Amino acid sequence: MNVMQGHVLAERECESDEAPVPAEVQDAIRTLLRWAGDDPHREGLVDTPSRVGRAWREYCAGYEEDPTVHLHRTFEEVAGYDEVVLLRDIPFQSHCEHHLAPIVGTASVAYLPTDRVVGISKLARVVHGYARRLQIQERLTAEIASCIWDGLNPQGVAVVIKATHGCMTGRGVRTHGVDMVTSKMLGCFRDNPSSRREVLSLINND
Ligand SMILES: Nc1nc2c(ncn2[C@@H]2O[C@H](COP(=O)(O)OP(=O)(O)OP(=O)(O)O)[C@@H](O)[C@H]2O)c(=O)[nH]1
Ligand SMILES: [Zn+2]
Repeated sequence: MNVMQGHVLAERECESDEAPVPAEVQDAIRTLLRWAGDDPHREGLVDTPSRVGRAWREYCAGYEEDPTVHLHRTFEEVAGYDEVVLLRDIPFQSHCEHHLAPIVGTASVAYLPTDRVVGISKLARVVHGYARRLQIQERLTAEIASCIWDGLNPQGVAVVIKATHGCMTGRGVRTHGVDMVTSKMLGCFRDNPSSRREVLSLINND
């Protein structure tokens, strides 16, 4: 990088609220670019190490939060409502811990309240809090379910995730159009077959 380019980069980073990407992270990305066969100093790639660093801070922002805090503010259940609350098909993006490839899909999160309900956006915040980490889909599903179980003390929790894995489409087996489907049921949705059927039918929009 020449002096001018360094100056422009420094100015941009000062204008931004984000912390600068550490030099060792940028060096690692330059090494990857070189190893992939390109020249990290050509014009189009000069800013790529800091961009990639910022992008990965965003992809992995979940490590900087505790998703359980989203469930701290609850409301007394509205009198007369004692049925399932479902947020269906929340779009999310995560990255697989094996290849760092994108996992893109939707999560449906349902619970049967005991006495408290939570603002509905908070269920999506919990999903993103765990998705923005390096994951396998099974753990992502289980972490969301146990967060809601512990945070809301509901009668039941159901989480169903459908996602495609970049490591199966862009590389390796190169198989497109396949969804991985995982579910985690707790409480009445695990123990009571009719409650389980009911919540699955709501989630699948049967
Ligand atoms: N169970 C599960 N497997 C995943 C997930 N994401 C990626 N994988 C799989 O993790 C496995 C890693 O297998 P390895 O044999 O160690 O890695 P690999 O040689 O790159 O495997 P291929 O993808 O088959 O080329 C692969 O089968 C991936 O498809 C996930 O969320 N859950
Ligand atoms: Zn993978």
